[in-house]
Amino acid sequence: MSSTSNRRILLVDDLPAIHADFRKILATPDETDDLDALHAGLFGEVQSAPTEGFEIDSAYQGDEAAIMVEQAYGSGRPYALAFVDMRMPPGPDGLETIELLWQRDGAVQIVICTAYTDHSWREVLERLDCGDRLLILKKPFDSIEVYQLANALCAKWNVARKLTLHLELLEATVQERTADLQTEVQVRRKAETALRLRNQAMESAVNAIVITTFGHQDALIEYVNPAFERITGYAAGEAIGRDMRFLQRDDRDQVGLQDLREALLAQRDGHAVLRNYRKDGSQFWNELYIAPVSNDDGKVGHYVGVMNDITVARENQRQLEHQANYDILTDLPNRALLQDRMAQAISHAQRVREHFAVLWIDLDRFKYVNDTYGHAVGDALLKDVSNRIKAALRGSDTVARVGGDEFVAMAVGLTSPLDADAIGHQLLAAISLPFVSGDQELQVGASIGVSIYPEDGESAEILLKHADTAMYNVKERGRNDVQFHTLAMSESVRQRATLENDLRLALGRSEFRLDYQPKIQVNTGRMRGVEALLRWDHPEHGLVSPARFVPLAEDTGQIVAIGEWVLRTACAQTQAWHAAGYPDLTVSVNVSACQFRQPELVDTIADILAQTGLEARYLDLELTEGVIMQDRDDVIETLRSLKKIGVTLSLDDFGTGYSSLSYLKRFPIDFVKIDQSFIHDITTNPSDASLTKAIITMAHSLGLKAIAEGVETDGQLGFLAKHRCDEVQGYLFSRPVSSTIIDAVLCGSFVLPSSDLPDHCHLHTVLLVDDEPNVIAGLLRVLRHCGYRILTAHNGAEGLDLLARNEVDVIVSDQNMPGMSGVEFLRLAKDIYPESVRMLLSGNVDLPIAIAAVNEGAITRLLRKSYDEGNLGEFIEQAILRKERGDDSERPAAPSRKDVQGSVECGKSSEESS
Ligand SMILES: Nc1nc2c(ncn2[C@@H]2O[C@@H]3COP(=O)(O)O[C@H]4[C@@H](O)[C@H](n5cnc6c(=O)[nH]c(N)nc65)O[C@@H]4COP(=O)(O)O[C@H]3[C@H]2O)c(=O)[nH]1
Repeated sequence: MSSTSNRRILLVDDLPAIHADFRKILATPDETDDLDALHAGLFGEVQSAPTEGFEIDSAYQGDEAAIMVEQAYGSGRPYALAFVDMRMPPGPDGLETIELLWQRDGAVQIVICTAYTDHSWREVLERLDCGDRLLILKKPFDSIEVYQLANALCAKWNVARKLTLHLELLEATVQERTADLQTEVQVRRKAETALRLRNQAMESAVNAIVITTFGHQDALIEYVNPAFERITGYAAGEAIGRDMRFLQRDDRDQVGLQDLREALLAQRDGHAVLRNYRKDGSQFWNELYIAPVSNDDGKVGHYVGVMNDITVARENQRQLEHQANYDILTDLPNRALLQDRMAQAISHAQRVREHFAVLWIDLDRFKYVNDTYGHAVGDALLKDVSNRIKAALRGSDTVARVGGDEFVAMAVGLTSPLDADAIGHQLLAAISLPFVSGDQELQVGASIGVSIYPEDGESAEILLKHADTAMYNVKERGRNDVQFHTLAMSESVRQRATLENDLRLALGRSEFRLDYQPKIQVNTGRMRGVEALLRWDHPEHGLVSPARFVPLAEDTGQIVAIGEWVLRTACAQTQAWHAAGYPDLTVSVNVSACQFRQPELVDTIADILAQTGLEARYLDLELTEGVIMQDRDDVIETLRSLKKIGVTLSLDDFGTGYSSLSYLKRFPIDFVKIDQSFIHDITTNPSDASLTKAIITMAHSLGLKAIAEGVETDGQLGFLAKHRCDEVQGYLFSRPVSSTIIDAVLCGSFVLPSSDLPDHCHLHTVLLVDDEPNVIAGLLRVLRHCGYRILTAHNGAEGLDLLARNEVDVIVSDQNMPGMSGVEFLRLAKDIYPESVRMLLSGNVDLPIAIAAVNEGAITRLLRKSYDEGNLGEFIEQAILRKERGDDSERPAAPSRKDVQGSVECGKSSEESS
């Protein structure tokens, strides 16, 4: 029997003898024979003495038994079986006892011991739902039967107990597993809920969400949410499988796209605002954020895009910006935008050197209209006025509303600042036109103050202030007028107006005449032709300069009639000279831009030539760069037509505009006239000198002839001749003179001043410059027999003049001369004639100055005044030889100061030189 087996038995009977019997019977079967003895010995003394095999307790009443069963159950050692007597007076009978026992321990098995055959209690037992917990033992007992019964019931109890324990264990395991499963289910449910939430969020998001594949070429759509469908108009089925770019059109060069491409390339987030199109073709602004989505292997497999239709937001933004910059009533720019535009106009005008005008317009009588007819009429009038101002200006101009009845107009690109006056009067005329409101006809005027950039200020603020002040002046003077901020400007405006009027009458009154300026061929010194220059003999002001009235005539268009008169007169005069026996003479006539634009120009010229009888080749038309450089097909066409009729063409004032010589190849030009502003300083300004040389060289390389105008000195002429300029024109020969004087020149009774044209001999030329005549005399003596052509000058200015007219190989200059020092003179000589050899002669060299001049290459050799006669000739000869070899670097070893008295070879370090 296992030690864990339960073999506890409770005997419940009111008779102690029965207890003894049971104890005896339940002893081990082998000892059954001794049962009686054993029973006798023990009976009544030890009620609960252990019986081997069974553990037996005794109770003599039902309630006592109930207590014992309860205790045993509570201690964890319950009874397996109880033998219960049926009648146990005075306590509960057997059935009641059974009920009591089962109330304490439902598992205890009961054997009822009874001697009665009356089975009326069976019903009670059935009520108790006994199952197999109850057995009936009929008295008198058979010992073996009782023992076996006890044994079997204990074994059954133990099996049942084991089963129960096993079941409990099983139940615990099941419970544990169930708990685990419940946790797992909960976690999974949570995840599912989160996923469902995310899906719902994507589905119900306001922003469109797109998931695409990620590839080098394509971004194929795999998912779109309902917001995508709503924004684009494409159903999911229509979008899925297509490339994301299908929302774009031909404008695939949008700025934002580049950012996205870069983001995709780098596999990072990106953002762009794109112009996209809905299914119905309408455009929308798509603010798109894209982000890479990695696969489990960490590689980017997808991209998620969040799109937002910001069309409305952008439009709102635009409207806000518009409201910040525009006046609500008139939709004109407000003061803030005006100032912005003015700042732009200032930087543009600075760059292209032009003027612009600021016109401050204040309406006269507006307050009266507003007060009398009400604000609605006042507002309508303001709108009307703003439209009229706009219409009176050019598209590039700006008009702004800066106050209740105040406007500012900015007129840009003015040829002359005075044009602002005409603009102001145009505005006055437009504003003062009647304004109809219902059956009322109203009229307002304006006071306009004008300031000009840059004359009246270089900032928007100052220009506005000055225009405002000028407007107040107009108000004080009686309104409805235009006034400039600068009084002088107002005065010029008045004068200009008068002049304009007079000019209109001048042609009819024969106040014009032509003067002619000779044009001289440099290689022959002969007058090849003349330039016709217009003169206006004003009855009051006397001779008015063409520089003053020609632009005015151009502005008013009168130049067309005047120009025709010039052409006719010049051609007739030249034809007269031809007839008088000077058949080669040519005449140049200026043609203005306005004239050139006339479609009938070519025909007019052909007619004039035909009518005057002058052969076309003797007429030369001078056109400025501004006319020619427009590079428009019609310009080139007109030039070709003119060439076709046989006239020659000159490009006037060359160098002052923006044209380049190489650009000239496109035009059928014959002559380039170098502007006199370059000629003026040609002998003293290195950049003018090199520019002039370049123009001549390039003109020749293009097969054109170069003419220099404004030649006033022999020096200028010499320079031009030396550099092979073809023709010259200027006061050196003659001012523009009347045709009578030209007659006299032609017939030889008047001789043009002879020019000192250069001697093109091949002797090497040495220029000696010293203010001391005896030093010059000494040098001449030394060089007398060397075979040089020797030029002498007493100062730097004379030296430069001679240099301009002569090809000089070697310059020997004193340092201490009045006006210009030797170093200063040689520095200029170096800049203009870098090929010359330059020697400085000084008794008392100022070393720092001389060293600086040596280092910068202005001086090639430094000579002491105590020169050795023989050596000076030798130095010059060596220098000429090196120059002819073009060998600057390989100079012969420099004679030391000791070797050659007073001579220092330059090109060495300053220490050596000194
Ligand atoms: N300082 C100086 N000036 C010299 C010298 N040699 C000539 N000039 C002046 O230089 C100007 C040369 O004419 P432009 O460049 O065509 O410039 C001309 C031309 O653009 C215009 N012009 C003259 N006559 C006519 C004409 O009949 N029609 C047109 N459209 N314009 C004309 O008026 C401008 C001025 O004419 P002018 O006052 O006659 O001024 C002339 C002439 O008198 C000189 O050695 N030194």
